[in-house]
Amino acid sequence: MATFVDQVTLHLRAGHGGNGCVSVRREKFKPLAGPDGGNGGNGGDIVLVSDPQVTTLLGYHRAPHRSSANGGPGMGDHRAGAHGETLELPVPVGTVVHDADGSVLIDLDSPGMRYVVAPAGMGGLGNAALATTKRKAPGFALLGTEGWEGDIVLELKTVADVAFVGYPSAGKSSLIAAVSAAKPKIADYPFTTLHPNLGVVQAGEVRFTVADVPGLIEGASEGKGLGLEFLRHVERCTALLHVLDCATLEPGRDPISDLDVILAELAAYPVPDGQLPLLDRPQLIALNKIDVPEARELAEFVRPELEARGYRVFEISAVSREGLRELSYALAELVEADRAVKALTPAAPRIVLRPRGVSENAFEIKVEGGTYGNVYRILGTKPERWIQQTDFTNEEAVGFLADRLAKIGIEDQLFKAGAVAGSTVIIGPGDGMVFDWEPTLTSTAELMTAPRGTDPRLLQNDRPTHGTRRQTYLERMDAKAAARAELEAERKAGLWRDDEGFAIQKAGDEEASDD
Ligand SMILES: Nc1nc2c(ncn2[C@@H]2O[C@H](COP(=O)(O)OP(=O)(O)OP(=O)(O)O)[C@@H](O)[C@H]2O)c(=O)[nH]1
Ligand SMILES: [Mg+2]
Repeated sequence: MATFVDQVTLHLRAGHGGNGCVSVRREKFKPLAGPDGGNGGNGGDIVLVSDPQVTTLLGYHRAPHRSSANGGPGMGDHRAGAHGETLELPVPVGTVVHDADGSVLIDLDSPGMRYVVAPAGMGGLGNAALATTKRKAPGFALLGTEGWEGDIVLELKTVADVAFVGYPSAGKSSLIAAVSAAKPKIADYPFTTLHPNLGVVQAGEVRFTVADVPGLIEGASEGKGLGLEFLRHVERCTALLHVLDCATLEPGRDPISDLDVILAELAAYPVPDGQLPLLDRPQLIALNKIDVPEARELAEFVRPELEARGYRVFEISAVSREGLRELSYALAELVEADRAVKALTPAAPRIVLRPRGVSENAFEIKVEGGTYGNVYRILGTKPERWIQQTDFTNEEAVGFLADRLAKIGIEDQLFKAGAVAGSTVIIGPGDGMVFDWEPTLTSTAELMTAPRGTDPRLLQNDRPTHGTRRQTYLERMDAKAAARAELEAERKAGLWRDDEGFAIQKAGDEEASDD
C-alpha cells in the first residue's frame, strides 16, 4: 500500500567540534620553540533545504535519525582539524518545521530556502592560537563543543492555488486528471484518495496549481472518514472548488445537501492564526458527471438555487470533459485576481526566526535555594559554551576560563546577586558545572566588599598566635607529666608484669628521656 507521510519527527545530532591541540615546536638547539598546536575543525551543520524535486517526507519517516560529521582534532605543527561536512536534508516545498514543543521554527514555503536546523559544535582553539604576549606558551587548548542534538517535527503542507473539496467519489481526482497532467488514482469506491494529489493547470496565460484532498463526509470534523487532517494541505489555497456529485444513487444525498454538509465541516476546521478561515475564501461550484442524463437534469434543476445563494456554478463532466474549459478559466480568474492583490499589498515583512543564540553576550544569574544555602546559576550561550571548551584536568585551562568569565562581568553580577566567597555557583542548566566561587583580586566585587586598602583574605587569618601555641604546648606537657605519674603509680602497685609473671622494674625510662 502506498503510504503518504505528511508529518515526521526527526532525531538530529549535529557533529561536534574537534579539540584544539597542545603542542610545542622543537628545533635543533631549541627544544621549546613556541606553541604550534592547531585548531580543531568545526562540525557539520544540519540544514533543511526546500527542494521542488522532493515531494514527500517518506524518506525521513523511514530513516528519522540523521547526524552530520564531526570536526577533526587539531594537530601539532599548526595543522588544523578538518571541518565536518554539512548535512543537507532536502524537504518538499511547503514543509513547516516545528521544535519538539510544537512551536513553529520556520515555514519553508518557497523553493531553495535553507534553514540551519541543528547547528554544529565549534572546533576548539589550539595552543598556538591561544598564545598572547602575556601567555607565550599556553599549556592548554580548548575542547570542541557539542553540536545541537534533539528532535524536530516536519509537517508537509502542500501549496496549491485551488483546492477541490467534496464527498468521496464526487470525482475530484477525475477532475484533477482531466484538467492537468496529474495521474491520480481513480476508482468508484469511497476514499480512493488517501493523500492530496497536485496538478498544474494552464488556462490561457495563467498557470496555477490545484490539489484534491481525500473525500469529506458528515462528521469529518470529529474524525469520521479520513477526518479533517488533510485540510492542512488546503490551508494555503486561494480558492476552493466544491465538486458536487449529481449522479450519486445513495439515498438522502443530493448536490444541495452535500454542499451544506461540506460547508459545515469546513467551517469547523481551525485555520492557524493569521490565515483566512476557509469559508471566507472565494468558492466556486462544479456540478459533476453531467455526461449521465439524469445527472444533467439534476444539475439544471439545482443550479438556480445555488446561484441564488451567490455561487458561480459550472456544469461539468470529468469524463466527457464538457465544461472544463470554462471552469479552468474561471479558476484562473480567481487566482489572478488574488495574485494581483498580493502584488499590490507590500509583502509582509518576513519574520526571521532565530531560535537559538539570540544575544550571544547575555547571561543571566538565577538565585536558587539549596540545602547548603543559595545556589547561583549562570545561564547564557557564551558561559555555557566556555564550560564545554574547558579541559578541567588542566589548571591553566581552568584559569583561562575564570578570566573569560570575569571579562564579561560575571563576577560583578554574582556579587550583586549576593554571592560571597565559597558560594555554590552552577554554570548551565540541569546539573551543569558546579563551582565554589572564589572571587579574583581584580574584580569590582572585591573592591566593593572590602574597605580601601584592605584585603578580606588577609583578615581571614586562622594561623595560631604565639600565645595560643605556647598554651597548647604547656597543656601537652602537663598531660605527659600526668601520664608518667600514673604509669609510675601502676608500676609500684605491681600491675606491670612480663610473660613469666615477674614485675617489670625498669620500663618507661626511654620514653621519659625524650622530654
Ligand atoms: N460518469 C462519470 N463518472 C465520473 C465522473 N467523474 C468521476 N467519475 C467516476 O466517479 C468515481 C469516483 O471518482 P474519483 O475521481 O475517484 O472520485 P474522488 O472524488 O476523487 O473520490 P475519493 O478520492 O474517494 O474522495 C470513479 O469511478 C470515476 O470514474 C464524471 O464526470 N462522469
Ligand atoms: Mg480521489
